Amino acid sequence: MQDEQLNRNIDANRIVVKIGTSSLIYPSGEINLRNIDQLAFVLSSLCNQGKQVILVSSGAIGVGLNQLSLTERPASIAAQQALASIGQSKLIMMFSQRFEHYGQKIGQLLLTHDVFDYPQSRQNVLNTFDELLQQRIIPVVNENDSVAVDELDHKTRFGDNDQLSAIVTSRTNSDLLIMLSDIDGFYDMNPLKNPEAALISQVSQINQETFNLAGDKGSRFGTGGMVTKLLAAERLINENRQMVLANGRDPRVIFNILDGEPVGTWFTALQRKEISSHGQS
Ligand SMILES: Nc1ncnc2c1ncn2[C@@H]1O[C@H](COP(=O)(O)OP(=O)(O)O)[C@@H](O)[C@H]1O
Ligand SMILES: N[C@@H](CCC(=O)OP(=O)(O)O)C(=O)O
Repeated sequence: MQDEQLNRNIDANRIVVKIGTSSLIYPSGEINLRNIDQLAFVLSSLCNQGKQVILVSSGAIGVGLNQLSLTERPASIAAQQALASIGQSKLIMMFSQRFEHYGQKIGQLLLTHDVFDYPQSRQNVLNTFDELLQQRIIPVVNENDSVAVDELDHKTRFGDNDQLSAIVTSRTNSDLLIMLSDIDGFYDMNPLKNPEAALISQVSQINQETFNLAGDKGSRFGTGGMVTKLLAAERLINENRQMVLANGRDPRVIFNILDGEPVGTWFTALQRKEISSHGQS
Protein backbone atom coordinates (compact mmCIF):
# COMPACT_ATOMS: atom_id res chain seq x y z
CA MET A 1 0.00 0.00 0.00
CA GLN A 2 1.20 3.50 -0.58
CA ASP A 3 -0.23 6.91 -0.06
CA GLU A 4 -0.21 9.51 -2.81
CA GLN A 5 -2.16 12.64 -3.55
CA LEU A 6 -0.96 13.17 -7.11
CA ASN A 7 -3.37 13.10 -9.98
CA ARG A 8 -3.98 9.63 -11.28
CA ASN A 9 -3.46 8.25 -14.71
CA ILE A 10 -6.96 6.86 -15.16
CA ASP A 11 -7.52 6.24 -18.81
CA ALA A 12 -10.74 4.34 -19.19
CA ASN A 13 -13.14 3.99 -22.05
CA ARG A 14 -15.32 1.06 -20.99
CA ILE A 15 -16.43 1.70 -17.41
CA VAL A 16 -18.55 -0.21 -14.92
CA VAL A 17 -20.19 1.80 -12.13
CA LYS A 18 -21.52 -0.09 -9.11
CA ILE A 19 -23.81 1.74 -6.73
CA GLY A 20 -24.72 0.28 -3.34
CA THR A 21 -28.06 0.40 -1.58
CA SER A 22 -26.74 2.95 0.90
CA SER A 23 -26.34 5.47 -1.95
CA LEU A 24 -29.89 4.91 -3.21
CA ILE A 25 -31.90 4.69 0.00
CA TYR A 26 -31.71 7.11 2.92
CA PRO A 27 -31.25 5.64 6.42
CA SER A 28 -34.91 6.58 6.96
CA GLY A 29 -35.88 4.09 4.23
CA GLU A 30 -36.93 6.82 1.77
CA ILE A 31 -35.64 6.68 -1.79
CA ASN A 32 -32.74 9.00 -2.62
CA LEU A 33 -34.25 10.55 -5.76
CA ARG A 34 -31.46 13.10 -5.99
CA ASN A 35 -28.80 10.41 -6.34
CA ILE A 36 -30.82 8.44 -8.86
CA ASP A 37 -31.21 11.59 -10.94
CA GLN A 38 -27.55 12.60 -10.66
CA LEU A 39 -26.39 9.12 -11.52
CA ALA A 40 -28.56 9.17 -14.64
CA PHE A 41 -27.17 12.61 -15.53
CA VAL A 42 -23.51 11.63 -15.07
CA LEU A 43 -23.73 8.30 -16.90
CA SER A 44 -25.71 9.86 -19.76
CA SER A 45 -23.04 12.57 -20.05
CA LEU A 46 -20.31 9.94 -20.22
CA CYS A 47 -22.17 8.16 -23.02
CA ASN A 48 -22.44 11.44 -24.87
CA GLN A 49 -18.65 11.75 -24.54
CA GLY A 50 -18.36 8.41 -26.33
CA LYS A 51 -17.60 6.27 -23.30
CA GLN A 52 -19.17 2.85 -22.85
CA VAL A 53 -20.90 2.55 -19.51
CA ILE A 54 -22.39 -0.34 -17.56
CA LEU A 55 -24.32 0.29 -14.34
CA VAL A 56 -24.52 -2.36 -11.63
CA SER A 57 -27.14 -1.16 -9.20
CA SER A 58 -28.22 -2.66 -5.90
CA GLY A 59 -31.32 -1.36 -4.20
CA ALA A 60 -34.04 -3.84 -5.16
CA ILE A 61 -34.60 -5.01 -1.59
CA GLY A 62 -34.24 -1.48 -0.21
CA VAL A 63 -36.82 -0.13 -2.66
CA GLY A 64 -39.05 -3.16 -1.95
CA LEU A 65 -38.92 -2.37 1.78
CA ASN A 66 -39.86 1.19 0.95
CA GLN A 67 -42.76 0.11 -1.27
CA LEU A 68 -44.22 -2.07 1.47
CA SER A 69 -43.41 0.48 4.22
CA LEU A 70 -41.29 -2.06 6.08
CA THR A 71 -38.46 -0.92 8.31
CA GLU A 72 -36.65 -4.24 8.80
CA ARG A 73 -35.31 -6.65 6.21
CA PRO A 74 -37.28 -9.90 6.74
CA ALA A 75 -35.32 -12.95 7.87
CA SER A 76 -36.64 -15.46 5.35
CA ILE A 77 -34.93 -15.71 1.97
CA ALA A 78 -38.27 -16.10 0.20
CA ALA A 79 -39.57 -12.88 1.75
CA GLN A 80 -36.40 -11.06 0.67
CA GLN A 81 -36.77 -12.46 -2.83
CA ALA A 82 -40.35 -11.26 -2.99
CA LEU A 83 -39.26 -7.82 -1.81
CA ALA A 84 -36.49 -7.75 -4.41
CA SER A 85 -38.94 -8.55 -7.18
CA ILE A 86 -41.22 -5.71 -6.05
CA GLY A 87 -38.33 -3.31 -5.60
CA GLN A 88 -36.45 -4.17 -8.79
CA SER A 89 -39.35 -3.26 -11.06
CA LYS A 90 -39.83 0.06 -9.26
CA LEU A 91 -36.08 0.74 -9.30
CA ILE A 92 -35.75 0.13 -13.03
CA MET A 93 -38.82 2.26 -13.63
CA MET A 94 -37.22 5.16 -11.76
CA PHE A 95 -33.93 4.70 -13.64
CA SER A 96 -35.76 4.50 -16.99
CA GLN A 97 -37.58 7.70 -16.24
CA ARG A 98 -34.50 9.66 -15.18
CA PHE A 99 -32.28 8.34 -17.98
CA GLU A 100 -35.05 9.14 -20.46
CA HIS A 101 -34.98 12.71 -19.15
CA TYR A 102 -31.35 12.93 -20.31
CA GLY A 103 -32.10 11.26 -23.65
CA GLN A 104 -30.38 8.02 -22.67
CA LYS A 105 -31.75 4.51 -23.20
CA ILE A 106 -31.10 1.67 -20.77
CA GLY A 107 -31.56 -2.11 -20.80
CA GLN A 108 -32.00 -4.36 -17.78
CA LEU A 109 -29.91 -7.48 -17.12
CA LEU A 110 -30.64 -9.59 -14.05
CA LEU A 111 -27.73 -11.98 -13.58
CA THR A 112 -26.51 -14.72 -11.30
CA HIS A 113 -22.84 -15.45 -10.77
CA ASP A 114 -23.05 -18.86 -12.36
CA VAL A 115 -24.26 -17.43 -15.66
CA PHE A 116 -20.60 -16.65 -16.27
CA ASP A 117 -19.42 -20.15 -15.34
CA TYR A 118 -21.17 -21.87 -18.23
CA PRO A 119 -19.83 -21.14 -21.72
CA GLN A 120 -23.20 -20.96 -23.44
CA SER A 121 -24.94 -18.69 -20.94
CA ARG A 122 -21.77 -16.61 -20.61
CA GLN A 123 -21.62 -16.05 -24.36
CA ASN A 124 -25.31 -15.17 -24.50
CA VAL A 125 -24.89 -12.56 -21.79
CA LEU A 126 -21.73 -11.11 -23.31
CA ASN A 127 -23.50 -10.86 -26.67
CA THR A 128 -26.28 -8.88 -24.97
CA PHE A 129 -23.77 -6.54 -23.30
CA ASP A 130 -21.94 -6.01 -26.59
CA GLU A 131 -25.09 -5.34 -28.54
CA LEU A 132 -26.37 -2.82 -25.99
CA LEU A 133 -23.01 -1.03 -25.77
CA GLN A 134 -22.69 -0.90 -29.56
CA GLN A 135 -26.07 0.81 -29.63
CA ARG A 136 -24.92 3.26 -26.91
CA ILE A 137 -27.48 1.86 -24.49
CA ILE A 138 -26.50 1.51 -20.83
CA PRO A 139 -26.91 -2.02 -19.44
CA VAL A 140 -28.32 -1.80 -15.90
CA VAL A 141 -27.38 -4.93 -13.98
CA ASN A 142 -28.51 -6.39 -10.68
CA GLU A 143 -28.24 -9.81 -9.22
CA ASN A 144 -31.32 -11.87 -10.08
CA ASP A 145 -32.43 -12.11 -6.49
CA SER A 146 -35.42 -14.35 -7.16
CA VAL A 147 -33.13 -17.12 -8.47
CA ALA A 148 -31.26 -18.06 -5.31
CA VAL A 149 -30.83 -21.75 -6.07
CA ASP A 150 -31.80 -23.39 -9.32
CA GLU A 151 -32.53 -26.97 -10.23
CA LEU A 152 -29.15 -27.56 -11.75
CA ASP A 153 -27.40 -26.85 -8.44
CA HIS A 154 -25.38 -24.01 -9.85
CA LYS A 155 -23.32 -22.08 -7.31
CA THR A 156 -25.73 -19.18 -7.31
CA ARG A 157 -25.05 -16.76 -4.51
CA PHE A 158 -27.57 -14.34 -3.15
CA GLY A 159 -26.92 -10.74 -2.34
CA ASP A 160 -23.43 -9.64 -3.33
CA ASN A 161 -23.21 -7.09 -6.09
CA ASP A 162 -19.64 -6.11 -5.21
CA GLN A 163 -18.26 -9.30 -6.64
CA LEU A 164 -20.84 -9.45 -9.41
CA SER A 165 -19.66 -6.00 -10.55
CA ALA A 166 -16.05 -7.23 -10.59
CA ILE A 167 -17.07 -10.26 -12.66
CA VAL A 168 -18.96 -8.00 -15.06
CA THR A 169 -15.95 -5.66 -15.31
CA SER A 170 -13.70 -8.58 -16.02
CA ARG A 171 -15.90 -10.47 -18.47
CA THR A 172 -16.87 -7.39 -20.47
CA ASN A 173 -13.18 -6.48 -20.64
CA SER A 174 -13.85 -3.12 -19.01
CA ASP A 175 -10.98 -0.87 -17.96
CA LEU A 176 -12.31 0.44 -14.69
CA LEU A 177 -14.83 -0.35 -11.95
CA ILE A 178 -16.07 2.65 -9.99
CA MET A 179 -17.65 1.40 -6.79
CA LEU A 180 -19.86 3.93 -5.02
CA SER A 181 -20.53 3.22 -1.37
CA ASP A 182 -21.48 5.09 1.81
CA ILE A 183 -17.85 5.65 2.75
CA ASP A 184 -15.10 7.85 1.28
CA GLY A 185 -12.86 4.89 0.44
CA PHE A 186 -10.85 2.14 2.10
CA TYR A 187 -9.51 3.03 5.55
CA ASP A 188 -6.84 1.43 7.70
CA MET A 189 -9.64 0.35 10.06
CA ASN A 190 -13.45 0.50 10.06
CA PRO A 191 -14.15 4.25 10.31
CA LEU A 192 -17.60 3.59 11.70
CA LYS A 193 -16.06 2.09 14.81
CA ASN A 194 -12.74 4.01 14.87
CA PRO A 195 -12.94 7.79 14.36
CA GLU A 196 -9.15 7.98 13.99
CA ALA A 197 -9.18 5.71 10.92
CA ALA A 198 -7.17 7.10 7.97
CA LEU A 199 -8.13 6.90 4.30
CA ILE A 200 -5.76 4.92 2.08
CA SER A 201 -5.45 6.65 -1.26
CA GLN A 202 -3.89 3.86 -3.28
CA VAL A 203 -3.71 0.09 -2.91
CA SER A 204 -1.51 -1.86 -5.28
CA GLN A 205 -1.53 -5.26 -3.67
CA ILE A 206 -4.14 -7.12 -1.65
CA ASN A 207 -3.08 -9.74 0.85
CA GLN A 208 -4.15 -11.05 4.26
CA GLU A 209 -2.86 -7.88 5.89
CA THR A 210 -5.23 -5.84 3.72
CA PHE A 211 -8.18 -8.06 4.58
CA ASN A 212 -7.36 -7.67 8.28
CA LEU A 213 -8.19 -3.95 7.95
CA ALA A 214 -11.67 -4.64 6.60
CA GLY A 215 -14.76 -4.79 8.74
CA ASP A 216 -18.33 -5.62 7.91
CA LYS A 217 -21.20 -3.59 6.52
CA GLY A 218 -22.02 -0.05 7.55
CA SER A 219 -25.69 0.62 6.91
CA ARG A 220 -28.61 -1.63 7.75
CA PHE A 221 -29.28 -2.00 4.03
CA GLY A 222 -25.73 -2.78 2.86
CA THR A 223 -24.76 -6.42 2.55
CA GLY A 224 -21.11 -6.95 1.76
CA GLY A 225 -19.10 -4.57 3.91
CA MET A 226 -15.49 -3.96 2.98
CA VAL A 227 -14.47 -7.61 2.56
CA THR A 228 -16.50 -8.12 -0.62
CA LYS A 229 -15.17 -4.83 -2.00
CA LEU A 230 -11.61 -6.01 -1.39
CA LEU A 231 -12.36 -9.35 -3.07
CA ALA A 232 -13.62 -7.41 -6.07
CA ALA A 233 -10.53 -5.21 -6.09
CA GLU A 234 -8.24 -8.21 -5.73
CA ARG A 235 -9.70 -9.84 -8.81
CA LEU A 236 -9.34 -6.67 -10.85
CA ILE A 237 -5.79 -5.87 -9.73
CA ASN A 238 -4.78 -9.42 -10.65
CA GLU A 239 -6.19 -8.85 -14.12
CA ASN A 240 -4.41 -5.52 -14.40
CA ARG A 241 -7.66 -3.59 -14.32
CA GLN A 242 -8.49 -0.72 -11.99
CA MET A 243 -11.09 -0.02 -9.34
CA VAL A 244 -11.89 3.19 -7.49
CA LEU A 245 -13.92 3.01 -4.28
CA ALA A 246 -15.55 6.35 -3.52
CA ASN A 247 -18.45 7.90 -1.69
CA GLY A 248 -21.73 7.74 -3.61
CA ARG A 249 -23.30 10.64 -1.71
CA ASP A 250 -22.84 12.69 -4.87
CA PRO A 251 -22.52 10.60 -8.06
CA ARG A 252 -20.90 13.56 -9.81
CA VAL A 253 -17.74 12.32 -8.09
CA ILE A 254 -17.50 10.01 -11.13
CA PHE A 255 -16.43 13.03 -13.21
CA ASN A 256 -13.65 13.81 -10.68
CA ILE A 257 -12.49 10.20 -10.73
CA LEU A 258 -12.28 10.13 -14.52
CA ASP A 259 -10.41 13.45 -14.44
CA GLY A 260 -7.76 11.65 -12.38
CA GLU A 261 -8.41 13.54 -9.17
CA PRO A 262 -7.25 11.71 -6.04
CA VAL A 263 -10.67 10.90 -4.60
CA GLY A 264 -11.50 7.70 -2.76
CA THR A 265 -9.20 4.70 -2.93
CA TRP A 266 -7.57 3.73 -6.21
CA PHE A 267 -6.90 0.01 -6.51
CA THR A 268 -4.37 -0.51 -9.26
CA ALA A 269 -1.36 -2.70 -9.94
CA LEU A 270 1.82 -0.65 -9.45
CA GLN A 271 3.00 -1.14 -12.97
CA ARG A 272 0.00 -1.42 -15.19
CA LYS A 273 0.61 -3.34 -18.37
CA GLU A 274 -1.30 -2.47 -21.48
CA ILE A 275 -4.54 -4.41 -21.51
CA SER A 276 -6.49 -5.07 -24.62
CA SER A 277 -9.37 -2.65 -24.25
CA HIS A 278 -11.85 -0.54 -26.07
CA GLY A 279 -10.15 2.73 -26.67
CA GLN A 280 -7.29 4.18 -24.72
CA SER A 281 -5.20 2.36 -22.04
N1 LIG B 1 -11.49 -0.64 6.51
C1 LIG B 1 -12.67 -0.12 6.15
N2 LIG B 1 -12.71 1.00 5.37
C2 LIG B 1 -13.90 1.54 4.99
N3 LIG B 1 -15.11 1.04 5.35
C3 LIG B 1 -15.14 -0.07 6.12
C4 LIG B 1 -13.93 -0.70 6.54
N4 LIG B 1 -14.26 -1.79 7.27
C5 LIG B 1 -15.61 -1.85 7.30
N5 LIG B 1 -16.15 -0.82 6.61
C6 LIG B 1 -17.59 -0.60 6.47
O1 LIG B 1 -18.04 -0.98 5.15
C7 LIG B 1 -19.17 -0.16 4.84
C8 LIG B 1 -19.48 -0.21 3.33
O2 LIG B 1 -20.03 -1.48 2.97
P1 LIG B 1 -21.63 -1.71 2.80
O3 LIG B 1 -22.33 -1.30 4.06
O4 LIG B 1 -21.80 -3.11 2.33
O5 LIG B 1 -22.01 -0.63 1.71
P2 LIG B 1 -22.71 -0.69 0.25
O6 LIG B 1 -24.18 -0.67 0.49
O7 LIG B 1 -22.23 0.56 -0.41
O8 LIG B 1 -22.24 -1.94 -0.47
C9 LIG B 1 -18.77 1.19 5.38
O9 LIG B 1 -19.87 1.99 5.68
C10 LIG B 1 -17.96 0.87 6.65
O10 LIG B 1 -18.72 0.98 7.80
N1 LIG C 1 -29.28 -7.49 -5.10
C1 LIG C 1 -29.62 -6.88 -3.83
C2 LIG C 1 -28.47 -6.25 -3.07
C3 LIG C 1 -27.13 -6.82 -3.24
C4 LIG C 1 -25.97 -5.99 -2.66
O1 LIG C 1 -24.81 -6.38 -2.87
O2 LIG C 1 -26.28 -4.84 -1.97
P1 LIG C 1 -25.21 -3.68 -1.59
O3 LIG C 1 -24.28 -4.19 -0.52
O4 LIG C 1 -26.03 -2.53 -1.17
O5 LIG C 1 -24.45 -3.38 -2.87
C5 LIG C 1 -30.62 -5.75 -4.06
O6 LIG C 1 -30.71 -5.21 -5.16
O7 LIG C 1 -31.26 -5.37 -3.08
